[in-house]
Amino acid sequence: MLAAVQKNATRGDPRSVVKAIDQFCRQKEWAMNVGDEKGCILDSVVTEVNPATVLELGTYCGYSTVRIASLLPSNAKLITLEFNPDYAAIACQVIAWAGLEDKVQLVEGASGDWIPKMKEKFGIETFDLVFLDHWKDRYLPDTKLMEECGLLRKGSILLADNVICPGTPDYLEYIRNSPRYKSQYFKSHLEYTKVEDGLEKSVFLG
Ligand SMILES: O=C(NC/C=C/[C@H]1O[C@@H](Sc2ccncc2)[C@H](O)[C@@H]1O)c1cc([N+](=O)[O-])cc(O)c1O
Ligand SMILES: [Mg+2]
Repeated sequence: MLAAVQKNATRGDPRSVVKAIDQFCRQKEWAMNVGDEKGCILDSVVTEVNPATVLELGTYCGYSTVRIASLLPSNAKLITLEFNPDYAAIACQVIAWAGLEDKVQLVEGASGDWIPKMKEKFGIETFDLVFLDHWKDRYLPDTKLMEECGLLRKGSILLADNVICPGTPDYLEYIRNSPRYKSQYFKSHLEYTKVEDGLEKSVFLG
């Protein structure tokens, strides 16, 4: 995938990086990027929220990191957490090829360890937008952890990938029944397939 980006995308042009990855995943080898269809929904939410601070859980190869960072205002900050050092190394190069390294802080480690350190390590008060796309059984515990750490403010947006496939039943049940969130489901398809999947957008009500 990285070779495809370096071969087919233009340095400093995020859209060409996104296009190169989507082409690679459609023509050569499926990969678990959020993809072009759900990616358009992600883009519209990022544009609507126009966030100054963004947290991404699950960088993988940096596809959604590039999509999000390319839409951020100049002073905005995107922190992305990745557990697997091999993925982190690839993502770092993909983000650099897109010319977005100044907007992105890629942190290697587990969300559960880093979420409690966000304030002290990165001077973050609260996140305007959180994109959840990591281990599906971590969505709920990490959401509760963000609440406990005071990282969400009235109006913070959580956007969760794969709420249908592979599915995050405990997270959906919690977020849709909690009086502290207002949720909306964006029906779509699993990246590069015809299988149903979707994004759940939830506003924290404080
Ligand atoms: O499993 C999926 N995603 C898990 C993603 C996990 C990513 O996040 C970290 S884990 C971590 C842990 C803690 N903190 C940070 C990162 C992994 O190293 C990986 O980079 C998935 C699967 C399918 N699918 O069709 O099977 C489709 C998708 O869109 C998916 O996102
Ligand atoms: Mg996903």
